[in-house]
Amino acid sequence: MAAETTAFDVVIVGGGTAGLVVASRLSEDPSLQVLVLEAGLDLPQMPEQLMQAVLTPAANTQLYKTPVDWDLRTIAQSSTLILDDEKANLGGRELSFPQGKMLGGSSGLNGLSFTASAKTVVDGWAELGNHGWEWPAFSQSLAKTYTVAMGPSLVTKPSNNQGPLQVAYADDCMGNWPKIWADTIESLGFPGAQDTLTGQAAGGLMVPDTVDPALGIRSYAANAYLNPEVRGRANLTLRTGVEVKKVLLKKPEGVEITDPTTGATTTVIAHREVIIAAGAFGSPKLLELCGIGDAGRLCVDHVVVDAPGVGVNLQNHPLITLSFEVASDSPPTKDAFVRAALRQDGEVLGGPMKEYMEHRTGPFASSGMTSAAQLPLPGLDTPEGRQELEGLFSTTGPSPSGVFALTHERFVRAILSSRSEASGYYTFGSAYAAFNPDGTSALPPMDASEDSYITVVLMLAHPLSRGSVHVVGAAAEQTLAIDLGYFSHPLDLEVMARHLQFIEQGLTVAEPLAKWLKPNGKRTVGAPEAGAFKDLEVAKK
Ligand SMILES: Cc1cc2nc3c(=O)[nH]c(=O)nc-3n(C[C@H](O)[C@H](O)[C@H](O)COP(=O)(O)OP(=O)(O)OC[C@H]3O[C@@H](n4cnc5c(N)ncnc54)[C@H](O)[C@@H]3O)c2cc1C
Repeated sequence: MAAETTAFDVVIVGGGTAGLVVASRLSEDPSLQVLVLEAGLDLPQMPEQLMQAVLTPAANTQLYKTPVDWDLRTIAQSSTLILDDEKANLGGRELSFPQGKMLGGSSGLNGLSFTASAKTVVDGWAELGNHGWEWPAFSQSLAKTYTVAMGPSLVTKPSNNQGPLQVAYADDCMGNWPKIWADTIESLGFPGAQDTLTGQAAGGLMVPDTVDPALGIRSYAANAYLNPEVRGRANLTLRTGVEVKKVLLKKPEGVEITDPTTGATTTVIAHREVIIAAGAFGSPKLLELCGIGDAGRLCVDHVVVDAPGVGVNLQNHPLITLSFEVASDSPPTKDAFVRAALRQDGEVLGGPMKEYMEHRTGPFASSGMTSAAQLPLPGLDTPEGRQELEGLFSTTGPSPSGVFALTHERFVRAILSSRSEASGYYTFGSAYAAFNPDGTSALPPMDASEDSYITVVLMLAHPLSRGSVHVVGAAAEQTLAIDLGYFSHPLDLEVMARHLQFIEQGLTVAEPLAKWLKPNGKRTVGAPEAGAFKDLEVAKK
């Protein structure tokens, strides 16, 4: 049977965050026929429960390991950094790695935090060779993406922003715990609660969610950039449930798709462009499957374009959580809500659910992460600390090869030695949160005591370590080998350990946070005992 052939001007592979922005903008031109091919499903095609989990802001972590998650996994993370402790360097663990598989991509399952990078970071991107990405141009483009639909007076200054993404500050973003956090950051000498969208430098942040407050639902690429007007365009075609495995590189260019139910093959010709927007893992995978990649890695007769950059320089922010039990007279935390949600306890959840349905407020209506801080490397504020860090900065790792890597390393080192720029990104939440060794979310302690906690999530803002993502194996059994390479640069571990030490030795002993923490209270299950991080070597493990 002859394969069917269809034709469009532009074929976009991947209907995720980037793919749908491009689809929406290109289809403004009625003379262009645009096709989006997405492996996952659109919201109305999902079972009701899954659809509700995508839309309900507090349910984001329930989406992991469901059909809307590619549910990726890294290879064993041993890394090249040699430490004489098997627990260091992730000890050979394989990490679970969620990625969105739906129309909307990862914007449909992410943590909903709407944060913009600091001005210095954006200018750093431009210096890496991305001319036109300097802060003035970036901030203008950023303003076109969102509308602040709800927020406190601190951040909802009148603006002309009419971008499609709806952004809202949670109703409790100025509540007891966010205020304690902001006041604590201020007592440490930084601004307490800056607006995250203004190019801010080091200090505390108020973080909005990508939520449409009128409906109380997640605002993401599939409902913001594909609003009913855009979906109704005659020149825009959306095909879901189609994973593209072959890009046709010889004329006529296009892609080949196979219907998963009938097995029928269709050739889609792209008169103008094929745009690959399949995400950080899906895009290099597809390129390598088509023979575009490092000739030394790909099977020789399969190489179509020798492009050594494909699949290398993979970078991600390693993160760690530390929870602290709070005093019995502290403001209420969200632990009771979190535990009730895990137990599906209708009695406890009834009130918040009623509030959510009637007013679109309460714990169901937000991600729960409203407060953050970006902080410089601890120690820079004292002469002794600076002296110690000078020695640290001479730490070298794998030699950066090429202009890009050299410029990037110079940029990261400049950030690390600056007292006004941040190397650690801290998120604060008033509930227990932790990870299992394989990177999946850990359950809070569900013992009879039902203690209450706050959690600080620490993320390395500017890792130097680099990993890779490559297709491996023979044709019939090809898999994706994801190596995040966390801590393969020794400076990353030093920086992360110092920030972790600061959480225990600086942040949580500063007022007013310190007074609300239970003396000798419980901490994250399995964490070293209180005071142990005084020893940096403990923090490194
Ligand atoms: C768990 C998690 C939490 C996050 N939290 C936040 C947060 O709170 N704030 C924030 O700003 N960012 C967050 N992010 C990051 C942010 O969501 C991503 O950076 C962004 O969505 C990436 O956009 P993208 O277009 O590159 O990829 P994606 O949005 O992932 O889109 C790629 C799309 O391509 C599709 N695809 C892949 N391969 C194929 C193929 N062969 N054929 C057809 N379709 C294909 C996928 O199904 C997917 O829909 C988070 C990410 C994750 C995974």
